[in-house]
Amino acid sequence: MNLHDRIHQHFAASRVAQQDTLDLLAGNIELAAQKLAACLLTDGKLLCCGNGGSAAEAQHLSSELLNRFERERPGLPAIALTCDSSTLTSIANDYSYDEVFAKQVRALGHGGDVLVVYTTSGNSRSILSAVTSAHDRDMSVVALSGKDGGPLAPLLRESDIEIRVPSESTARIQEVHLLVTHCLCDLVDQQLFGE
Ligand SMILES: O=C(CO)[C@@H](O)[C@H](O)[C@H](O)[C@H](O)COP(=O)(O)O
Ligand SMILES: [Zn+2]
Repeated sequence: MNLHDRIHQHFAASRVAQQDTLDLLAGNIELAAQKLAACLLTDGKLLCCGNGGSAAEAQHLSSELLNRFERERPGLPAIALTCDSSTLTSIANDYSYDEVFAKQVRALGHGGDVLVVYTTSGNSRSILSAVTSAHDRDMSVVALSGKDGGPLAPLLRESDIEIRVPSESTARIQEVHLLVTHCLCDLVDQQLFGE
C-alpha cells in the first residue's frame, strides 16, 4: 500500500473506532462524567495514571482540570501520578515498577476520590496495583481501557466504571481515549458550571 493510502486507512480506522465507541459506550461516558462531577462537588480529587501514550493521556486530563478546558473557570483538583521522576524512579528502584502508581495512591488517596486509569490492554501491572490500592482507600475507579479488558476488567467493582474501547489497535484505542477525555472535561464543566 502506498503512503497516501495508508493515511486514508488510518483516518478511516480511527473514525470506525470512534463511531463504535459512541454506539456502545455513550451511556458509560455519561456515568463516568457524573461520577467525576459528584467527586469534585464533594471536595474529592482525581488521581490519574497510565503508561507510555496513556501517561500522556492521564496528564492531558489532569491539566485540563487543573488549568481549564474550553471556558474560564476555577481550577479543579486532579493529580497525574506520572510526572514526578524522583518519586517514580525511587519507587521502581526500591520496590518494583508495578508499585509506581499504587504507592502514590495509598499516600494521596482518600475515600471519595476517584482514580482514573488509562490502559489500552488492561494488562499493565502498575495499573492493576493502582486499582487495588484505590479500592483499599475506598476510592472508586474510572477505567479507560480497550481490547478484551485484560485482567483489569474482573478487578473492577460494581461502583467503578469501565469505558472499554471496542478495538484491538493500541493506537486507535489511544485516539478514542483522548476524545473520551475531552467529552469528560466538557461534561464535568457543564455539570459544575452550567451553560
Ligand atoms: O503509545 C504507545 C503505543 O501507541 C506505547 O507507548 C504504549 O502506551 C505503551 O506500550 C504502554 O506500555 C502500553 O500499556 P497499556 O496501554 O497496555 O497499559
Ligand atoms: Zn501511541
